[in-house]
Amino acid sequence: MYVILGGGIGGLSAAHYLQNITTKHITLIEASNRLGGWVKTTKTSKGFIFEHGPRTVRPKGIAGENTLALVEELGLVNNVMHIPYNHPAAQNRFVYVNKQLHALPNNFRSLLFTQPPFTKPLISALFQDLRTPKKVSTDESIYEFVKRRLGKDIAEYAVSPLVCGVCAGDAKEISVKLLMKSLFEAEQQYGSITKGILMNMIKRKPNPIPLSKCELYERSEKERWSVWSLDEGLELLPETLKINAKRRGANVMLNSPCQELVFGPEKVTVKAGEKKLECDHIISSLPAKVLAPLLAKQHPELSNDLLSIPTVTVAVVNLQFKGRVLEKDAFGFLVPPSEKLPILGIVFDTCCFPKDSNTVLTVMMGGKWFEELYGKNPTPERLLSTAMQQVRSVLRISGAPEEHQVSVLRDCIPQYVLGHHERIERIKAYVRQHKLPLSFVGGSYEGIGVNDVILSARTAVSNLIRKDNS
Ligand SMILES: Cc1cc2nc3c(=O)[nH]c(=O)nc-3n(C[C@H](O)[C@H](O)[C@H](O)COP(=O)(O)OP(=O)(O)OC[C@H]3O[C@@H](n4cnc5c(N)ncnc54)[C@H](O)[C@@H]3O)c2cc1C
Ligand SMILES: C=Cc1c2[nH]c(c1C)Cc1[nH]c(c(CCC(=O)O)c1C)Cc1[nH]c(c(C)c1CCC(=O)O)Cc1[nH]c(c(C)c1C=C)C2
Repeated sequence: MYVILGGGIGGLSAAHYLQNITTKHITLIEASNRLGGWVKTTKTSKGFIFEHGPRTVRPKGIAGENTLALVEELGLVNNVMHIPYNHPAAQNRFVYVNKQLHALPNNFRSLLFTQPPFTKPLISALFQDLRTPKKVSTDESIYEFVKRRLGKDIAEYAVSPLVCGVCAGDAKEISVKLLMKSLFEAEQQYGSITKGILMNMIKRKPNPIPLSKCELYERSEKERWSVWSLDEGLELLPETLKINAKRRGANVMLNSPCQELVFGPEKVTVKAGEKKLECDHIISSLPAKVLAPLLAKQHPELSNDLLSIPTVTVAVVNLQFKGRVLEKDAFGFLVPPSEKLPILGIVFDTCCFPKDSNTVLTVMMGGKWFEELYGKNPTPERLLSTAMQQVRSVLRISGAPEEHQVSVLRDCIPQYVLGHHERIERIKAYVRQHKLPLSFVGGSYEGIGVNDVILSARTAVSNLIRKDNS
């Protein structure tokens, strides 16, 4: 029997891939009263979609193709909505600096001229990169790397907000190997980012996981999708996975937080609530910090490494206004941490997917700075009023929202801080050396987006089946 810990998109995808290739019994253990984890959608009384977690997914790359293949397999093709690359929501991303919204450069022409908040034409960063000598390094913060190679402006006004818009974290602490792995490797291999990019364009890497032909992916390439979502909201994906998993015989246990794992010579004992289950292999899709104490007694060294993958809390305020109240069409805007504003950014949801000429916005707040800004337990009223103040002053929206929802997503985004890559290698080596029947899935390890998590599930399952068959 296989036990999957956690019923977010990672755990549900693991169940799906296991059920595709084995008839062994599967039990999925979930602490809360619902499946889906951070993928959570609410339909408001007026029929608007409020996404509390992810809202769009990238189609590109192996991980993007893999998710589209899953969507196709689940029969959700007709539910997919996409944004083409030339749509304003794909082209326009703003940063809020010095009390103004500035468009981030999105074409070659905009690199040639000085565009605020930048103090030089961005093309000069390219010359700085070519002039800067290579620094041999095993890791560096994303901020330091970009400042050293491309200049402070780009580190401050482009990359720091981008890090907020992806992991709600501080670019001065996040490893360059997260968002800019290929750029880091470019410097190490070829001496500069520019040379590395050119070389990689010449030498295209083969796809390490062969995927069967996916028509939806081919469509996304032909129609040049920038991102996609689902018409009922992204929660339709875990919802469909859940229905399929149950239909194919998985035992799903809700309200059952796993409390301990005991590794015996033959089997693993899983303690969850009042129950004790014995299984051959565990697939954990729990956040690393949650998994750590479950195996601390038998494996303190592994537990310590898992425990040192930090997370941050994000407050999400969804707002719906009557009519079109935005002056600009864009994906949204981000705030560089140096601006010291109490929000990370705002997504213009209805610019991506319009709905009856109304406006839906999502204000994201806190992240790395959550406690410093709001204390441990801010009230929903305080979060809403802070979000509304920013909506009024930055977006100049004066009216009150027709509907709103405030959620605090505790410990929702893992932070790949300096040394993360080495820590993950140590964790994997420990499991190999101790021959533990344990696989890791989810955002804590090798990619925080929906695509990465789904691919991590697929990879874990194919490695496990390969091992079982050998
Ligand atoms: C605000 C926000 C915005 C995001 N936006 C995007 C986006 O636009 N695009 C994108 O690609 N990605 C986005 N992401 C990332 C994406 O949501 C995550 O990658 C993904 O949902 C993580 O899934 P998971 O299954 O790994 O983890 P989780 O969703 O955390 O699932 C883990 C599950 O384990 C359960 N659990 C916890 N403890 C126990 C226990 N002891 N026993 C049993 N079960 C337990 C939890 O209840 C949960 O259901 C966003 C994330 C957040 C928070
Ligand atoms: C302001 C806070 C946040 C916004 N989104 C997130 C936070 C913390 C979370 C998030 N956004 C993305 C991912 C997935 C990353 C991946 O590996 O696929 C996560 C976890 C997607 C994303 N959002 C932005 C970018 C540039 C990306 C990367 C991929 C893409 O191009 O879509 C930018 C962005 N995020 C937010 C805003 C307001 C914003 C830009 C204006 C909200």
